[in-house]
Amino acid sequence: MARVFLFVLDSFGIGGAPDAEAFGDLGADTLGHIAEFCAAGAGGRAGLREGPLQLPNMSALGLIHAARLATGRVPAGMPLPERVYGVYGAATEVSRGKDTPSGHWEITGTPVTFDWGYFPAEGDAFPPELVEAICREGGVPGILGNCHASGTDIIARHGEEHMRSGKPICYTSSDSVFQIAAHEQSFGLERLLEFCEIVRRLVDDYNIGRVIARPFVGDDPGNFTRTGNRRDYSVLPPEPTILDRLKDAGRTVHAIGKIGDIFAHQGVTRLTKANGNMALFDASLAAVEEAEEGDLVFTNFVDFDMLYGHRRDVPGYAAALEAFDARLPDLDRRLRPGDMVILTADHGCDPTWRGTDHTRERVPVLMFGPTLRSRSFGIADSFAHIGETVARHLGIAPGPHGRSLI
Ligand SMILES: O=P(O)(O)O[C@H]1O[C@H](CO)[C@@H](O)[C@H]1O
Ligand SMILES: [Mn+2]
Ligand SMILES: [Mn+2]
Repeated sequence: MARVFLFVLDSFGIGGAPDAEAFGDLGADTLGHIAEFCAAGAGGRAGLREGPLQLPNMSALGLIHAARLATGRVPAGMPLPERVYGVYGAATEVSRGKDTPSGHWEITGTPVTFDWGYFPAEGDAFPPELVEAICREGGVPGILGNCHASGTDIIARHGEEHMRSGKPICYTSSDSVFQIAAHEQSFGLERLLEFCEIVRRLVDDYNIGRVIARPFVGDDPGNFTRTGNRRDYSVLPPEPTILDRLKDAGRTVHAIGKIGDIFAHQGVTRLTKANGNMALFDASLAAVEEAEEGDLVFTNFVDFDMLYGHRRDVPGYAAALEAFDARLPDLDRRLRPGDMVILTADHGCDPTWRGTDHTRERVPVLMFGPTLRSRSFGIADSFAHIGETVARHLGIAPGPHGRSLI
């Protein structure tokens, strides 16, 4: 028997997606551009970090080699290690969206081959009949926002009016999302979550992937802050994922962080929430102690994306990568024979790119464990192969969309 620890570094792309141009993302490269900025002295911030990007542990697991496979280039200032200890490669997404559910579902063996609904970037984002239904059924006097926006900008812009008027701040992005920001005290957290459930039902007709509650606190634009009480209301994955397949086989599926929400809780048997990458890492280490043979521990590290990628914060992203990398030896020490760790990502979010949206990129796939022999599998032509690698390692029947990489 064996155990698998599947860690998604949310948005940690490595460039090179063959279809990037169709997304307006030709040349986007989250790792490559962070490394380039750091090597050029533009990735530092006083008191946070300085100098070239240093990821010695992920490099030893094949990260730099995977990046070279993805783009043909070695990230600036990051030496290629002489020895690699992991099974490594890059993976190309086949799903039609570059959003979080598409990426995660494909990683678990289920690519998204249909088109999501999206709201337009020009003019009002939401159709008037939808706004009218939301106000009527949700009992609010109107909405603010009604546009594509960055979540932190829009609460700075509309937060005070929201607190005065009771109108929730509704916005979207190039993803298939309806996001709702509201103040935890003046609007109320419970009320926001109930409101999101109403909106979830109403946007089903528009084929929208997620409604996201974005609660915040503070009393003026200078100190409005989003809290860890974010909640995502996703539609169900289109087919059973490896989570369902493992659950059906009687295994425990530990979902840590956003994973439960991303899968609309399908196939999840144990849920752990934690706020921030380091707390998520702590929770994952606790699961290493608890998980039994045959189990999957599945963690999403959201800070890379939410706090640094979308905010286009290169020093922040670099520091978060370095902090994550520094925790890997502790994880490695706790592994048992037969354990396999997989580090990967769901899409890119290049912090040097125009706008604030995700970027279409390939992702790294770094696999390691006490009994895994080092080698490269090259470029996998779907994230679904990752899920089938998990299935094979845990000894469950193969699925239809991929094949094991080891
Ligand atoms: O700018 P914020 O609110 O972080 O929004 C981002 O978060 C959403 C979900 O990941 C993305 O679609 C993007 O719009
Ligand atoms: Mn994501
Ligand atoms: Mn995101």
